[in-house]
Amino acid sequence: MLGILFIILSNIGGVYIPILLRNSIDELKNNLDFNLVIKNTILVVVTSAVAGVFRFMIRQTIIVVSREIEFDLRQDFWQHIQKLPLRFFQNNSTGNIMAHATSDISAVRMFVGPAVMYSTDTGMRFFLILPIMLWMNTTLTLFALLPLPLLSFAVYLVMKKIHVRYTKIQEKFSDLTTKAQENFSGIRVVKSYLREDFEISQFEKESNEYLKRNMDLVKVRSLFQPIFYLIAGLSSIIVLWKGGTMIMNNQLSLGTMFAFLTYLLMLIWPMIAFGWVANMIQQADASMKRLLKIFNEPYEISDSEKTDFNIKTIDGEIEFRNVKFRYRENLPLVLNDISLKIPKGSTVAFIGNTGVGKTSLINLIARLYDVTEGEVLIDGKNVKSIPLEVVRKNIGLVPQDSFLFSDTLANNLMYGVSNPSQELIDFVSEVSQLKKDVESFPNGFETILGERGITLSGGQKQRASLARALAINPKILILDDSFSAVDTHTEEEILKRLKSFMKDRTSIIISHRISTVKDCDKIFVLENGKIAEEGNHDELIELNGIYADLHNKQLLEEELSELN
Ligand SMILES: Nc1ncnc2c1ncn2[C@@H]1O[C@H](COP(=O)(O)OP(=O)(O)OP(=O)(O)O)[C@@H](O)[C@H]1O
Repeated sequence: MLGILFIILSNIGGVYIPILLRNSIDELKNNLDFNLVIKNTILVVVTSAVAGVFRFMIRQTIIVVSREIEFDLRQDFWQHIQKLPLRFFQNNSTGNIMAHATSDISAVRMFVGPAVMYSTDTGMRFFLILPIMLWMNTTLTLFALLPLPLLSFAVYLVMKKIHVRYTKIQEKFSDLTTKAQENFSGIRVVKSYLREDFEISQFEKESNEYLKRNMDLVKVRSLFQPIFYLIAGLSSIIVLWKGGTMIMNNQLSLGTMFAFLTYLLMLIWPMIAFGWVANMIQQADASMKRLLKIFNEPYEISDSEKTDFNIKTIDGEIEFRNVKFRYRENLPLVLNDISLKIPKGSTVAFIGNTGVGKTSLINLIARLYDVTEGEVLIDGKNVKSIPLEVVRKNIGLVPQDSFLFSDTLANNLMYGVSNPSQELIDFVSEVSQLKKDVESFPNGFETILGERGITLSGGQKQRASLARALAINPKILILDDSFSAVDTHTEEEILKRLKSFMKDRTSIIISHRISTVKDCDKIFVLENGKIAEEGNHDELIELNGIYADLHNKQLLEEELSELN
């Protein structure tokens, strides 16, 4: 509001200057007095200075606010993104999300800042200049404004074209960022398969298309300025011709003609800005629509009216009741009628062929996904009725592909902990058998991992990931094939230590190795989305089914490797 007030004030000053010039010229024509020259010069300078100060204030208000709005929008976007379900990230590429977070937010900022500023300025100038011109000479004003309808039509046509082309550019920009991001993540595959040249040509293809789409926009955009200058030029010619004739016929003073031409000059920039602003509005509109699509994405998995906020913690008993689950409506069921019970404090395992649904099953406990049918219960209560924060705070999930941030090892281990301590770091790295490795790191626990530091081996990553889960002191620990990159000896050591740590807590282990799961209280064998066998190791061997078969195969493999 202040900015708009400053626009009005600065325009009042600016618009007054040609009136001063007109008066000076007309006065000086009749009476060439030096004092009059000085007086008018001072008046023009002072008016310009005042208008200039207000112009400075306009930027200090409107542009500053637009930056603050941009900040808010970016924060809102980030907060929203953080709460979106896993499903969203699996259906949208990182590049696409990045494009929204950068260029779309900038385009919206251009609207709330420069576009608001220039459109108000332009409107205000027209609003002030037009009555003055009409008051000075109605006929000449009407002649000067004759080309205006042409202008509106041209703007309308060009704006429509810009909108379509800009949307296409943004879409391609998303593709381009996705391509780059995927390439960086998969650089090891690219290099080992010697696909650099292929990747270069693929990127060139995308990049060329992006260039082409930009060129299409440039073509339309470059039409803008010539059109505006042409129309402005037309107006000036009309004023010169008509005004000149009127002066010759003594119907107009030289000062008024001069003021008219100055006003026309003052209107040229707003007219150009008008086109520019129209352009910005179109781009912001396209960008805001893209952003709104993300803002309207539902949280899906969040607390609801069913949530009982009196629940502050969990004990760790888990039950699946007739659970069916599919990833999307048109996809087949991954889990089909699963019913099972995991008593508090027990250690159970899930085993089965790859792709059988083990990860999908455990993801339902921490509500990374919600069931399609049936219910998952913790302590006898539907998991949906327990506050999401309580559920996740008490579940230590060690995912299949361990991920560590580019930060110190200590910060990575303490990621889920609100008050970290060296004792805790020592303790969890002892249990997860990471301590020995840390001794060889350049700065111990303060060693930076990732981009700016060292890269851990697969097994070290898995153990760091386990230590991070243990640090939150979970009631339920879920290990999703977490020892696949750890040798069997270290694995045994970890399991031994975990046993005392996990006393009274519930542990769920997913593994392909019989040696990992054989000591569990209960083992569930999954097949075709159902539980095919369940029992402890001895019972399952006795059953002589899938588990026993797997056991025999792995025994045979072991014997063969010993022979070798
Ligand atoms: N986000 C997803 N969207 C669609 N389908 C998925 C998704 N994640 C997994 N699937 C499919 O669900 C099935 C079960 O996958 P899941 O990861 O649960 O298997 P798994 O038993 O843990 O396998 P593995 O032992 O190889 O880790 C697979 O057929 C897989 O293709």
